[in-house]
Amino acid sequence: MRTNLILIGMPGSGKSTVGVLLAKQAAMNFVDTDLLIQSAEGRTLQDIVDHDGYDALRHIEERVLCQVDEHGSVISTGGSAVYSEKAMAHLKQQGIVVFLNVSLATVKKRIGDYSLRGISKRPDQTLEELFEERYALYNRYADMVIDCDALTQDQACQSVMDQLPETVRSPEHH
Ligand SMILES: Nc1ncnc2c1ncn2[C@@H]1O[C@H](COP(=O)(O)OP(=O)(O)O)[C@@H](O)[C@H]1O
Ligand SMILES: O=C(O)C1=C[C@@H](OP(=O)(O)O)[C@@H](O)[C@H](O)C1
Ligand SMILES: [Mg+2]
Repeated sequence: MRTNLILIGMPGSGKSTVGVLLAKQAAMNFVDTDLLIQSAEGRTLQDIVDHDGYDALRHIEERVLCQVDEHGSVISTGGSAVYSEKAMAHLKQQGIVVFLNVSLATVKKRIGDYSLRGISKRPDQTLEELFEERYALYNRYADMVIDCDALTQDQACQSVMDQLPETVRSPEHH
């Protein structure tokens, strides 16, 4: 049964903050896979990227995502989760995937200096190129797309709530 709600999208799209609001409102648990990675590794994401590179983070992320075994939880992923087909197939079995869609301008506004945010980006890639590549991947895995550019966090939360399928909304299924 797909009882979880899995949030995907660019860094700054609101996965972590809107995820908490959703969990509160829907009486679900909350898991942020970035925090699972950090506790599995005993170091920050920024540390992983700085010392081992963007590719190491993607491998660790794939391993951690494939170990997720949740029921009735909001699961906020990191922006790079969609690089693993295996991890996304695993997550999709467990829940409804919601793409929080924001424009590149909004990403830039919200994340500030991305070099300080541990983004898993090839060094030769511009943020524009990364955005294009990711946009296709987020759409590929999404069961639901929420356009968040003009929404506050509360409105984004409400918009997801309004469109949630019964399997996720009904606590008796969890
Ligand atoms: N709808 C929104 N409107 C304004 N600011 C937002 C919105 N959603 C998120 N933010 C802000 O953007 C930043 C990144 O949000 P976060 O939830 O950490 O995104 P993600 O987990 O997708 O990277 C935070 O400072 C957050 O408060
Ligand atoms: O998009 C990315 O490459 C990343 C996004 C981060 O999570 P958020 O999307 O929650 O910021 C985190 O997983 C890591 O620093 C890599
Ligand atoms: Mg986050």
